[in-house]
Amino acid sequence: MANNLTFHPGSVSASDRTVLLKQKGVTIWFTGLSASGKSTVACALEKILLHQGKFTYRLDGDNIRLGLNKDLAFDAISQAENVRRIGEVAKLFTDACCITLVAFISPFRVAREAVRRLHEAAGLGFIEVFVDAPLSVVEQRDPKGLYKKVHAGEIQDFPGISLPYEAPENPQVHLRTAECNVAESVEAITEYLMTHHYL
Ligand SMILES: Nc1ncnc2c1ncn2[C@@H]1O[C@H](COP(=O)(O)OS(=O)(=O)O)[C@@H](OP(=O)(O)O)[C@H]1O
Ligand SMILES: Nc1ncnc2c1ncn2[C@@H]1O[C@H](COP(=O)(O)OP(=O)(O)O)[C@@H](O)[C@H]1O
Repeated sequence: MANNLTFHPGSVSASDRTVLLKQKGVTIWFTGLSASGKSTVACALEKILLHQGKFTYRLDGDNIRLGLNKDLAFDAISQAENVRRIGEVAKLFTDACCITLVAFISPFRVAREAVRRLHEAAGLGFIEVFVDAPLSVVEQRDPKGLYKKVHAGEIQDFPGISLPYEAPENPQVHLRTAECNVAESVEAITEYLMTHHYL
């Protein structure tokens, strides 16, 4: 086999796959309050990576909450299960050498840390990106009118208001989206990826 690859019967190792596809997978996990900018930044990053010819895919509410996890509600137990399942899916994408962009509120530290351990146990990269904006700012943005509904009592179990949002203590990348624009946020992440040899 070319490229110094050693194929063992029955399976392809993660390192062989990385060499063949010329790309190391990594999960980039965006966490933050609703309207903090997770989807906006993840979409912008996805476009840049695709233009660089990278294999990337974004997991967010549209393709997970409406499909795989459509049986889940928003109470604390469901939000933790949501994150557990997304973590398993992200691990598979990343094992397949994808730069996997994951954008969910994911409010509980222990659930996010479990996903990190899941990746690390499999020798896979996991980058936590804290998309940080004060409650006063996200309530002002309110692009989907959700905060308005929360205050009107139409939505319960909302992280940051009626459920805790547990901010990361040691995120690999900390974006303050009330102070920096989308391009600056994307640059901070790509710089981290380059420094750590993912790009
Ligand atoms: N009660 C309640 N709590 C939280 N979120 C709610 C709720 N009701 C609806 N939504 C909408 O669902 C999106 C959050 O889903 P997530 O899967 O990201 O949340 S979580 O990780 O399970 O906490 C969230 O998306 P974003 O605003 O993009 O973060 C909301 O649009
Ligand atoms: N610096 C910024 N970074 C990201 N989004 C921003 C920024 N400034 C304003 N916004 C706006 O805030 C909103 C964030 O919404 P969204 O990306 O859907 O958040 P989330 O996915 O965290 O719920 C969008 O309307 C976006 O245009």
